[in-house]
Amino acid sequence: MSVLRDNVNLGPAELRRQMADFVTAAGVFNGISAQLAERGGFRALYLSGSGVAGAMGLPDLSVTTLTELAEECRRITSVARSPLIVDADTGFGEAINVIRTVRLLEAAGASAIHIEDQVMPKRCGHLEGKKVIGAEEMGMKVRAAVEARKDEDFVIIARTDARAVNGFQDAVERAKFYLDCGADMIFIEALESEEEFRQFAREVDGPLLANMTEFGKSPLLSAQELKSLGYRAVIFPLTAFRAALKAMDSVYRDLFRAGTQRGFVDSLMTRKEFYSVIGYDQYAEDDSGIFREVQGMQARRGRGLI
Ligand SMILES: C[C@](O)(C(=O)O)[C@H](CC(=O)O)C(=O)O
Ligand SMILES: [Mg+2]
Repeated sequence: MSVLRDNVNLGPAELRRQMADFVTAAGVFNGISAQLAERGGFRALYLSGSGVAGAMGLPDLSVTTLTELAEECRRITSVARSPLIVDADTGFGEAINVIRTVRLLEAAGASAIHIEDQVMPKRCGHLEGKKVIGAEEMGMKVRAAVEARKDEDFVIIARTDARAVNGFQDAVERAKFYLDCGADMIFIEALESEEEFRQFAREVDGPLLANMTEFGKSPLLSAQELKSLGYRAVIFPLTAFRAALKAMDSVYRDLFRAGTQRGFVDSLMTRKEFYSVIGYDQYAEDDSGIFREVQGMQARRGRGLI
């Protein structure tokens, strides 16, 4: 194993391969969380917009920039092999802006993006008070995204937030229209019951993605359940993020209170384990491999061989 040789993101072709069956994507928010998700068994990753903002201590209200998102995307895809689905919110503007959004995220190693039909500033799809743009305006964004991708395998996911705003039927109509406009997959946001998930899959004939975020409007269905309802993908956007927040919250409190970590060292990931997650030894091996190569070159030059 070499980081230099083997740590290559598999990209859109691998995501398409998984999409033919079912994609189970773990929500991640930086490089180390992506590596931990892969260690846990995941072979597809999801870069949550709320996670990106949250990790910066910011709300999920369109306050983070495309540059920041692309940077995070690049950081993840350069240390993880699994294809990454990226939450591009509203596409960072109108159709014309979506073109640049797709170019930058594709160049940053994303395998898919989703753009949504909310009015800016967008909010979490499971909160009250959302507004949606017209279907036609969103159709233009979808079309722009499709036209802008370089790799045909790059997956364009259209998200509709219309269920909570205009009702179930409008969400169905929009999904069909976004598929007509060229979307490869529909992200149906904030359905409210298992029955709605079933009904939506019956009415919309195309690849569907379900969002299993916690503390929202949707029931927490399993990957297996969603697959049997006819879905092609599931994301668990913030599960690990929320777990990390809870763990950090308690560790800071305990540490501050006790003034030492002696009482809970056993609950920490060891140096050895952490190094194994990030492939520390492989970096060191690559480095000494390069050193040996250069030493060899120098020796050959010394002997007049080169
Ligand atoms: C999927 C989502 O877009 C995200 O940014 O992760 C959020 C998740 C959340 O806020 O719970 C959303 O559903 O809007
Ligand atoms: Mg989001």
